[in-house]
Amino acid sequence: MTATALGGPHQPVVPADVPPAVHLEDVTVSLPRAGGDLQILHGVSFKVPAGSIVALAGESGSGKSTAALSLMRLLPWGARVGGRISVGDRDVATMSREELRQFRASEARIILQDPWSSLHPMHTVGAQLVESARAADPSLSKKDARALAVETMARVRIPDPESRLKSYPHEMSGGQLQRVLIAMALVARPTLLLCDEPTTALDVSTQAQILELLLELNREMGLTIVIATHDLDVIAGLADRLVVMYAGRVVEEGPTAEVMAAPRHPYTWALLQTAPKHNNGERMRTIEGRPPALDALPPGCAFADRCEFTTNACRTERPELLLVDEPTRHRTACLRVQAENQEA
Ligand SMILES: Nc1ncnc2c1ncn2[C@@H]1O[C@H](COP(=O)(O)OP(=O)(O)OP(=O)(O)O)[C@@H](O)[C@H]1O
Repeated sequence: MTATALGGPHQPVVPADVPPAVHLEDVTVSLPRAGGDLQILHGVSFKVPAGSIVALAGESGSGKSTAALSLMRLLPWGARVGGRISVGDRDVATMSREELRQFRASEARIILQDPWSSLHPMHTVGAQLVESARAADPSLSKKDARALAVETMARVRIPDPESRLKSYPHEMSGGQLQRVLIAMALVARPTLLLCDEPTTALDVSTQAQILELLLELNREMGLTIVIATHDLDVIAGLADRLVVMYAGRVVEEGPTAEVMAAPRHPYTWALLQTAPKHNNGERMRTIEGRPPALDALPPGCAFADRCEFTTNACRTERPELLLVDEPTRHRTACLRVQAENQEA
């Protein structure tokens, strides 16, 4: 384990005012369906400071994968996207097909939950690494791409990389395959790595090793990482900033250590109660009730029905995501917290 041991105390190393590598501004996503579009994201805004790790967290269905995938325009066919999504100084919405292909091949890469289905079963790992490197940089010779593949396999700590290049995916374990996928992303020399539930399919000790590797790549190579996960224990030792989503909206956002130590939104507090490590291994509690259906969101706060602090205003007035702490840019969307802040 590194000095910032996963699960241990974690100090953000990237201040909130670093220029963003990724910026979502009032992003909406709707999917077509019979009887009218279904709106999945409602005005999602957050920044990912360059060189930081930002985690998107929330229960299943909160919209974290949709928000992450929207960064690469990897949404289901027919999806309508509003607002603005920038990666670096580029507007993702206006990229041509060719620009988007190149962007996905090199600048921004993605790691998905299930490593088995992300690799071609009939091609060797080496062939897939070489192809990934040359898709990002067509001027690279096969020999140089192979050398880069060996170097990168060693970088992600796959033992005996030369001979492992000849392996087929079914000859490797889930943890090794996830390392291969990370290597496939790295040979493209990306600036942004998106991870959608990257450890959910792995056993606990392999999970920790993959998270440690991601942390190392971020700290040593300055790779910007966005990770979507339902598991707050995964985030604790890893992410600089945490974006908590509920029913397609951001309800709280701020430095991970601060949000976890002193959550301001009742939903974040409840979500933290479900994380075993955060609660010193105590039996996991679930949040009572269910999130509202996306096609029947209430007019006020979407968490009102499950919140013990709900007032009449919460049922009629939709809380905006407002700053509760200026220096750390900690924001929350809760009327009660905002009222308390005004009184203070
Ligand atoms: N292709 C689709 N067609 C219809 N509904 C979809 C589609 N993709 C996502 N949704 C709906 O959008 C909502 C948000 O999904 P999303 O996958 O972004 O959430 P999530 O927080 O990542 O949850 P999970 O961890 O379960 O993936 C869910 O209610 C989901 O059912």
